[in-house]
Amino acid sequence: MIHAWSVEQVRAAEAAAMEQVGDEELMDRASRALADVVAARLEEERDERSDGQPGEASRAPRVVALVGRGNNGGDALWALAHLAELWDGDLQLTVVQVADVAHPAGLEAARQAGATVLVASSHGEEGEESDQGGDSAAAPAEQALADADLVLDGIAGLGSRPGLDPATVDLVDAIGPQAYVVAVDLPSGADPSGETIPDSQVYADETVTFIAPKPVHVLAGAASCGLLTVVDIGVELDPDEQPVAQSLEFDDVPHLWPMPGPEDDKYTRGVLGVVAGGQTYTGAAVLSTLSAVESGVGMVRYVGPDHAADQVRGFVPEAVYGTGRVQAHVVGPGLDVDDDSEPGRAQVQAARDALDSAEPCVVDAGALSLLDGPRSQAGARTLLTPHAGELATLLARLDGEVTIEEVKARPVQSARRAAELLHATVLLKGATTYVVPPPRSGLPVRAQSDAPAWLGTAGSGDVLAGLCGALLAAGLDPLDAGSLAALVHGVAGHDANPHGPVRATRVAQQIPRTVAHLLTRRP
Ligand SMILES: NC(=O)C1=CN([C@@H]2O[C@H](COP(=O)(O)OP(=O)(O)OC[C@H]3O[C@@H](n4cnc5c(N)ncnc54)[C@H](O)[C@@H]3O)[C@@H](O)[C@H]2O)[C@@H](O)CC1
Ligand SMILES: [K+]
Repeated sequence: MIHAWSVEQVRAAEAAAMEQVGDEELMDRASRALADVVAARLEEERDERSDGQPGEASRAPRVVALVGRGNNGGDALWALAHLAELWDGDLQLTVVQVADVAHPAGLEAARQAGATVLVASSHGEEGEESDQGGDSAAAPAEQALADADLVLDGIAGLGSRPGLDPATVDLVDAIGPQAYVVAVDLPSGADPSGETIPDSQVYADETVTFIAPKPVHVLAGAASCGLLTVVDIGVELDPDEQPVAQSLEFDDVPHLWPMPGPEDDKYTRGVLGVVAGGQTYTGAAVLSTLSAVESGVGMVRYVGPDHAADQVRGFVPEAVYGTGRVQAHVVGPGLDVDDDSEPGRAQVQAARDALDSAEPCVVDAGALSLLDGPRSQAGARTLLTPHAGELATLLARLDGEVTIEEVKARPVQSARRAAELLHATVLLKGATTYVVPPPRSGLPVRAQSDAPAWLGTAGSGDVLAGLCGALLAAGLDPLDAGSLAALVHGVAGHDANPHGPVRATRVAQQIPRTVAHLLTRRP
C-alpha cells in the first residue's frame, strides 16, 4: 500500500530534522538523490540511442532545469551541479529561471558546473536582465526546452499554488516531445494536497519525491506524476501520525481479497441481492450480476422485472430470483426510478427496502436519486458509486448548485461532501477512482489509478458495482471493498485486452483470472 502524508505532516518532520542537521544538509541529500535518478535515466537514454543511431551516443546530453524561486528550484539547481560531478562525459546544462530570483547558492553551484542561465521571468519585461546576472531571453529558453533530452521541473514543490501563470505555461508547452520530464518532489502547478485539479500544471514522466509520498502523488495529481520514485533523505515521520491518503498496490490483494475456507458454503461466503436494470437498461442487470458471480460471490439474488430477469437467466444461470436473506445489496445499476409500470414500481420498492435495511449497500446510478439523507438504519455500511455527473446531480439536489466541471476540478472535496451529507463512503469513478470515507470516520482517502482509458465504456460501471457488491457481501468494509474493487476492475480491464478496446462483458469475464493472478503473483 502506498501511504501518503499531508504537506503539514511532512513539513513538521522536515522542521524537526532541520533542527538536527540544518536545511543545507537536507537540500544536499535531496539534490544528490535527484542527481542519481537523473544520471540513471540519462544512461538508459544513452544506451537506447547508441542502439539506434551509431555515433549518437557520444553526443552530450542536454539537461534543462526549470527553476522557480523556492527550495524546489534549489533542489533542481544543486542536482545539476551534482550531476556534472557524477556524469562521465560532456553535458549541456541549462537553467531556465521562471521567476526573478532563484536559490542563490544553488544558482551559483549550477553556474560553476557550467550551466547556461536563461531568465524567462514573467515578473520582468521580456529581455530584462535578472538582478542575478542571467542571460535574459525568452526565445533561447524555449529553444533549450524544445531540444532537451531531460527536463527537471523545479518550478515549485510543496509550496506550489495550484495552476501555472500563462508565461510559465508557454515554457512548459515548449518542452519537446522527446524530453524525459522529471518533476522535483511534485509536478509544478499540481495541488500538493491532491484535492483539486488545476487548469494548468506540469505533466511528468517521473516524479522524484523526498521522505514519503504526499497526497498529490496518489489523489488528484496522480495522473500527472508518471513513475513515482520516493527517496529517503533521513527524515522520519512522527510514528503516531496516520497517513491521510492511500493507494492499494498489487501486493495488497492477497491480504484483502476474501478467501473461502474448507468450512465455507455459498451462504457463508456471502449472498448478494441485486436490484438493477429495468425495462430500459436490461444490460445493467446482466452485467452487475455477471460481475458479482465472476468475482466469486456465494450467491446472487436478482430482483427486477420479468424481461430483465429473463436476460439474467440466459446469461447468468448461477443467479436466483426474488428477494430473500442476503449479506449485502447492489441497488441502482440501470434502475429507472420513474418507471410507472407495475413491475417497475415493484422494483423501485425493492430498492427502497434494501436502502431501509441494515445490510451493507452499494448504491449506484438510478438508486442515488432515492437517497435524501443518511440511510435510516444508523451505521449501515454504504458505498455510493457515482461518476462525476451523478455526483454533481446528487450534490446539487442535497447541497445547492454544483456542476460536473466543479466535481471534476475538485473530485476529493466533492466526494467528501457527499460522504459527509449521507454518512456513506463515496467511490467517485474516473481515470483515477477516489474512495472517500465519511470525514468523521477519520479514515484515509484511497485512490486507484489502475484502469486503462479503454475502460471508459458503457456497462463498465455496472461491472464495478457487482464487484463492489461481492466484496461487501463477503464482509469487507466499504473503504476496502471500494478500493479493492477499483484496483481489480482496472487490472481486469487491462488484462482483458492489453492496450486495446475492451467491452464490459469481457472485463467481468476476466475478473476470475485477474484475481487468481493477483493472489498468486510473486512480489
Ligand atoms: N523543507 C525541507 O526540509 C526540504 C525541502 N525541499 C524542497 O523544498 C521544496 C519546498 O520549498 P519551498 O517551501 O521553498 O516552496 P517551493 O519551492 O515549492 O515553492 C515556493 C515558491 O514558488 C512560488 N510558486 C508557488 N506556486 C507556484 C506556481 N504554481 N508557479 C510558479 N511559482 C509558484 C511561490 O511564489 C514561492 O515563492 C520541496 O518541494 C522540496 O523540493 C528539499 O530540499 C528537501 C528538504
Ligand atoms: K516541481
